[in-house]
Amino acid sequence: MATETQVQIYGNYINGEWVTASSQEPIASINPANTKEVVGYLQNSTSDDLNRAVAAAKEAQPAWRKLSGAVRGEYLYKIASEMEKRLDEIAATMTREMGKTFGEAKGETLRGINILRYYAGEGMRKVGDVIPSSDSEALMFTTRVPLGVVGVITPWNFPVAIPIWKMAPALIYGNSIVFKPASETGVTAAKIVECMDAAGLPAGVVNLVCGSGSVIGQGIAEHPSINGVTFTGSNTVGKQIGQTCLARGAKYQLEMGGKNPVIVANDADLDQAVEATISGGLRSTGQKCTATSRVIVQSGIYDAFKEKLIEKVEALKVGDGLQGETWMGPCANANQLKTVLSYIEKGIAEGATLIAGGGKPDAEDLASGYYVQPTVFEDVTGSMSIAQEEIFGPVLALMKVETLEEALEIANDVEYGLSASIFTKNIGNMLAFIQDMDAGLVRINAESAGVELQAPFGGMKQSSSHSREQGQAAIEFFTAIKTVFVKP
Ligand SMILES: NC(=O)C1=CN([C@@H]2O[C@H](COP(=O)(O)OP(=O)(O)OC[C@H]3O[C@@H](n4cnc5c(N)ncnc54)[C@H](OP(=O)(O)O)[C@@H]3O)[C@@H](O)[C@H]2O)C=CC1
Ligand SMILES: O=C(O)CCC(=O)C(=O)O
Repeated sequence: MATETQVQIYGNYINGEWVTASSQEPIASINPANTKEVVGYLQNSTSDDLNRAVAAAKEAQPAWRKLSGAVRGEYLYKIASEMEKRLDEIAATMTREMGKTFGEAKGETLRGINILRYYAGEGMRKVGDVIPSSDSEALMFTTRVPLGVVGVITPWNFPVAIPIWKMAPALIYGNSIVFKPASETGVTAAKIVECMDAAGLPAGVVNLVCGSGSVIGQGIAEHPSINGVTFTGSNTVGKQIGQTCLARGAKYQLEMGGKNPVIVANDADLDQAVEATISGGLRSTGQKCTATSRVIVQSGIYDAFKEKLIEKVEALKVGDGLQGETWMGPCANANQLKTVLSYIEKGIAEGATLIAGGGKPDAEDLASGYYVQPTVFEDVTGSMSIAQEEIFGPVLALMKVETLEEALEIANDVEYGLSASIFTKNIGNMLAFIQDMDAGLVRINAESAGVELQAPFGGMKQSSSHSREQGQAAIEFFTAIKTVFVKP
C-alpha cells in the first residue's frame, strides 16, 4: 500500500509541456520482479493526442533545422549532462520497470549518455562531398537535409539505449520527433524526456506520446505528416509498420529479431567460450535481439564444454535486479514469461533433452515476479522450434557437430541474420566465418551481444529492413542527399 500512495502519474510531453491525454485513463507500469508494485502511471493516449504531438513537431522542425549542427550538438551535450546527474535514478527505474539488473541498467544508461555525446560531435562533421562536374566552370557537391518529423517506436528491452540511439542522430541532423516508447517502460522514457526538458530543448522538437502500440504506434506509421519511422521490436509489428509506411511513401527503418548462433570449435579457449555463451545468452534474461540462442559445438570439445556450462549456469543467482547479488532478473512481462515457458515445453515435446533449468524457480520470495530458470537443452536439431524461432528468453540450445562446415551450415539455416560468434584460435576458421556467416554483426572470440555505439548496427535476412543504425551509418536514414550543381 505504501508504494501505491507514492506512485506518480507521468504526462505526455507535447510542445514543451507535460499534459494529460484526452482519454483520462492512465496505464500502470508494473515491476516484473514484484507484480504488486506499480512503478508509475502513463497516459493512454488517443489519436487526438498523437495529432497534437505531430502538429507541434511539424511546427518546431523548420527553426530546429535552421540552427547550426554545432548549436544542435550543444543541446545534446546538455541532455547528456542532465542524464548523468540522474544516472542512478534512471537506472533503478529501468530495473523496476523491466527487470534487468541494476548493474546492467546503469551500464546502459551510461551508454545512452555516451551516444548523446557522440552525436553531439557529429554536428561538427562533414555532411557532403565535392564531385567533379563534367562542366569545367561548375561546382557540384552533395549536402544533406533532414527528413522532417520522425516517428520513434521503441521496445522495452533497452529502454534508454535504443530510444537514444534513434533520437540523438534524428536531432543532430535537424529532425523533430514524436516518440512512442514501449508501454512497459514508459516511466524510464518520461525520465529521458525530463532530461531533454531540463536541457532547454526548444518546445515541440521532441514530443512523448504514451499509449497502446495498435493506436499510437500504428497511428505514427499511418500519419501523413510523419516523414520517417524508426522501429525496433518484433518482426510481426515491424513488417506491418514497413508496409504501412511504404504504402504512403514514408521512409522506414526496422530492427527486429535474431536467432543468433555461437560456434565453439575444437580449438576454442574453453573458459572464454563458456563465459561468453552464458553472458551473451542469459544476461538481461536473454531478452536481447543479439542474445546467443543456438550453441553449435564441435564434437571434440562438446563434453568438456557442456559440463562447464551446466556447472556455471546452475550457479547463477536469479532474483530482483535491484539486489546486489542477483545475476539474472525476471522476464519483462507476463507475455514474455508465457512465451519462454511455452518454448521450453515445445523443446521437450519435439525431442530435445533438458539439461538445466526448465521452469519457474521454486524460491518463495520469487513467487510474485515473472521469473524463469536459466535453461539449457541438448540434442537439438535444426528443424526444432527452439532452433528456428526467436524465444527472447534465457534458453540455450546445444547442437553437436563434427566439422566447421557443418557448423556454418546450421548457423546460417534460419530466417534471421543479426549477430553471430565463433570461438577458435585458427585463423582459417576465423576467415571462413567472417566470409560465410550471414549476419550483420560477426564476432570472433567474443559474445554475440554487445554493440559499440560508433559502429554500424543492423541485420541481414529477416532481422532488419537492411538499413543500419548507430555510428556514422545513422546519417543514411535520418537525412536525404541533395546533389547541388552551381554554375556562374
Ligand atoms: N529486436 C528487439 O530488440 C526486440 C524484439 N522483440 C521481439 O518481439 C516479441 C514481442 O515483444 P513486444 O514488446 O510485444 O514487441 P512489439 O513489436 O509488439 O513492441 C515494440 C514496440 O512497438 C509497439 N507496437 C506494438 N504494436 C504495434 C503496432 N501495431 N503498430 C505500431 N507499433 C506497435 C509497442 O508498443 P506497446 O508496448 O504499447 O505494445 C512497442 O513500442 C519479443 O518476444 C521478441 O521476440 C521485442 C522487443 C525488442
Ligand atoms: O546487444 C546490444 O547491445 C544491443 C541489442 C539490441 O539492439 C536489442 O536487443 O534490441
